[in-house]
Formats: sequence, C-alpha cells, structure tokens
Amino acid sequence: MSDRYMWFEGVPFPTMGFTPELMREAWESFVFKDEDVLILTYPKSGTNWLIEIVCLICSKGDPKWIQSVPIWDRSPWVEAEYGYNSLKDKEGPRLISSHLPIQLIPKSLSNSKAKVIYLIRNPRDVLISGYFFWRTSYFVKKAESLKEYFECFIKGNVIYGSWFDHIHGWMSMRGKENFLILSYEELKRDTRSTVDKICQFLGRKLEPEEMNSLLKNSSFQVMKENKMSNYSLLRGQFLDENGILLRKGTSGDWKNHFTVAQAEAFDKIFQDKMADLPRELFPWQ
Ligand SMILES: Nc1ncnc2c1ncn2[C@@H]1O[C@H](COP(=O)(O)O)[C@@H](OP(=O)(O)O)[C@H]1O
Ligand SMILES: CCc1ccc(OS(=O)(=O)O)cc1
Repeated sequence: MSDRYMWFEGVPFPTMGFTPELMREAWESFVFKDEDVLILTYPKSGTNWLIEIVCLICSKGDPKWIQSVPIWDRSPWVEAEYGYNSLKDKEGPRLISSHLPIQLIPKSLSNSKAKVIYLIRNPRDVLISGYFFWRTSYFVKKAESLKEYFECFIKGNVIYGSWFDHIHGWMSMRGKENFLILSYEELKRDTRSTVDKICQFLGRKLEPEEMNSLLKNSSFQVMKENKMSNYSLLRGQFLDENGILLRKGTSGDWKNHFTVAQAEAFDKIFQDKMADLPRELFPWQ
C-alpha cells in the first residue's frame, strides 16, 4: 500500500492536497497565536466530532455557523494546502485542525500559548474506522483486505504514520496547562461532562439551553445529516459515492471485525509499545 503516498520527513501523507514544499513552509513559518485553538488527533479518532463541538461552544450552541460553513473552513487543516492558505493570513482567534505528529507541527507552537486539545481513541477502532473510510477516498490507495490494512497499520505504513508514535510524541506535552487530553470513549460515555471540561479549558461558559442545543446539534444523527459536516460535499472530488464520515459512531466496533488472532496480536503490540505510559491514559484498556 505504500506506493501511493506523499512522503515528508519519513512520514506518509495523502497524495492530494499536500506537497512537501508547503508542508515545509508550514512547519518552519506558520505562526500560532496565543488566542488560537488547535484540535489535534490521529486520523479517525473523532476529529470532526470534536471540531463540531468546539464550533458550537464558540457559537454558544447556535447551529447557524455549523449549518452554513463547511467543517474544513471552520477549522482548517494547517498541513494541507487549502487549509494552510486559508489560515495563514486569517485575523483573530482561529480554530485550527491537524493530524500531524509532534515533530512536524509548525515549530512556533512551542513558543505559543495556543490551546491544544488532543483527542485519542482506541487504536483498534481507529484502525477499523480508517479501513472503511480510506476505501472510499481517492487520495489513499485502497487496501485489498482488512488483513492487509491491519498489517500496514501496525507497521505505521498508513497516512500520518504510526498511531503508537503519534501518541508517544504528543503525550510528552501532558501536564502543560495549554494541553488538554480527551478520549473518544469518554466523549461518548458522558458527552455533557466532557463538553463541560472543554468549556472550562477554553474559558467559556454555556447556559443550560445553549448546552442542550450543542448536545443535540453535535449528536451522531444530526451531524450525519448536516451536509456541512458529514463530508458529503467531498463526494466526487475526494471521496467516491460511498464516502461516509459518520459510519457507526460507537466504541468497540473492532470486535465485529478483528479475528481472534488479530485481537491477540494487537494486544501484544499494544502492551509492548505502550507499556511506558500510564494505563489511565487509555480508558478502553
Ligand atoms: N457526532 C459523533 N458522534 C459519535 N461519533 C462520531 C461523531 N462524528 C463522527 N464520529 C465518528 O468519528 C469517526 C471519524 O473520525 P474522524 O473525524 O477523526 O475522521 C467515525 O467513526 P466510525 O468510523 O467508527 O463510525 C465517525 O462515525
Ligand atoms: C487535510 C488532512 C486530512 C483531513 C481530513 C482527513 O480525514 S479525517 O478527518 O481523518 O476523517 C484526513 C486528512
């Protein structure tokens, strides 16, 4: 599967919308501002759900913004050509998204007070979500089978590289006051409390009716029907007609797809690679 990537500094990226020249420019020259909010994830961890929630926090639960502006314009991807160009001269506080591993994030982040939210998800569910999603995309070579994709994922031979390296890299930021770590699993289990946590981190307060509107408008079903958020506008250009961002929206779907041997192999790899990090960071384990 590795013949259809754009490689930058040893990490594979999609072939459409990314160039080494622009990635280098973003890495070296993009300036984070203290008032920016950066939404960081490894792909397929619930990125767009978190973006929707943060947008609704900013609009105090009013859905007008999320219903009228595509999600990639509300929180552009700093590493992608389109996102970088729309962000670099943007005035005021910005919402910024990225899937970059820590070593490739624009260097100015380390000197800024920008608030960073890092969302993690059970890598088994990340793997399954990616397997189904990338099959419908035009910018990543399709895996022939789940078996092939499983092998690529554990080797880090997928876009944005190894999940294990991504987590290790960003976890070095834990404890910093401008760095909030959340999990897809806690967001799913208790959305309201997790949104409260995000509000507190961002220094925002929502009235009860604003919170209720946020919860309704960022729910799986409502987001799935919002064409500004469900990626249906990307069909034809980046995704084929089967391209679905909001596929299942559950925790544990991997159990419906992994063989017993794959589950055992994954457990072993996880134990080997993540043993140095506290278990509490991984609420699904
Ligand atoms: N409002 C929501 N509630 C729950 N899950 C959501 C969601 N919006 C998106 N997701 C899930 O997040 C995953 C996509 O992540 P990303 O935004 O990082 O690409 C998909 O997982 P599944 O493929 O397991 O359904 C998708 O269904
Ligand atoms: C521009 C980089 C990018 C954007 C969105 C992607 O899909 S997802 O958010 O992971 O579903 C992938 C890469």
